[in-house]
Amino acid sequence: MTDTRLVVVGAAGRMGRMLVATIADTAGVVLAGATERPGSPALGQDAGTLAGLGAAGVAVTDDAAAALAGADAVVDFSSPAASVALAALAAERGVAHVVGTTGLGEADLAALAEAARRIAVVRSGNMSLGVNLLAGLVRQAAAALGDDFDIEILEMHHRHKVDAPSGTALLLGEAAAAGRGVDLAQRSVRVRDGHTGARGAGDIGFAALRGGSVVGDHSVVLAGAGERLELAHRAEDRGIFARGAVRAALWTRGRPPGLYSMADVLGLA
Ligand SMILES: NC(=O)C1=CN([C@@H]2O[C@H](COP(=O)(O)OP(=O)(O)OC[C@H]3O[C@@H](n4cnc5c(N)ncnc54)[C@H](OP(=O)(O)O)[C@@H]3O)[C@@H](O)[C@H]2O)C=CC1
Ligand SMILES: O=C(O)C1=N[C@H](C(=O)O)C[C@H](O)C1
Repeated sequence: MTDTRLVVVGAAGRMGRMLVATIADTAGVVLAGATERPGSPALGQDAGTLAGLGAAGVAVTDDAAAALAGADAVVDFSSPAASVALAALAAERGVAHVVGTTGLGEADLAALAEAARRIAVVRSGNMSLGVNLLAGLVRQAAAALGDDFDIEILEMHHRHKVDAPSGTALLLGEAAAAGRGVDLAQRSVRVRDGHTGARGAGDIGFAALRGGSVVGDHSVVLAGAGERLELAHRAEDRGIFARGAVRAALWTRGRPPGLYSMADVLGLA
């Protein structure tokens, strides 16, 4: 089989640069394009040079349609608006879409689902192996312990992160809700401030901390009377997300249209 041709969206960003480096380091994939938003100072620069490698021979462009020509998959860690626009373009061009962007609203998710009628879309709030394994453990613990144990999800990220709770915290919340057989939207408490009253039985709480250079820390606390279980993941390097995303892109090759998760890619679903 020929090398899988990948386009990196947001190539000058923290994840974009890590993706370019990971693609250079992975057999069977090749960087076919790199995009940034119109007006970005990165436009015209070599994506490999931006990633701290030698020149890759791929200039960063704001012309996503041109970048997608001949590509097999586009790997996208950018912004909700950019991901939604790209999903429509990828669907039109028959290019698989791997979406790591978080902070997506309901309308954004609906737009991705629409694109997934025509192409393979893999979306996950966290592309690492560890977090996707953790989600299975959280689901199992929530099912085993039941409503007598209060579930709280804590996350901490670097000072530049713009969305909260993190995509990972929401993914873990979904896992907890699935374990309990409830709808997360009905049970989540995302903010507490002032005289909130006592905690509601069955609530799933979230707390978000921001500061420094933290790559991504997540803990799920299941607090019962007299004992507390804590399940945690600490990301030390963005390479774990980039490797997962490239693995997902390879997995889409020849895959029928549909909306997939990292659990599908990793065989954990
Ligand atoms: N699912 C997962 O495993 C992970 C998900 N993420 C998520 O990925 C996203 C990006 O994170 P991170 O790399 O830290 O953020 P950055 O802000 O460093 O990178 C995002 C990049 O996308 C660029 N961008 C914005 N609009 C467009 C556009 N229309 N076309 C092309 N590029 C565009 C930004 O440009 P500019 O800055 O000039 O606006 C920026 O360079 C976030 O939503 C984050 O939560 C992060 C890590 C892991
Ligand atoms: O913005 C980040 O950095 C990260 N975002 C993802 C999230 O929102 O969970 C994944 C990871 O934690 C890093």
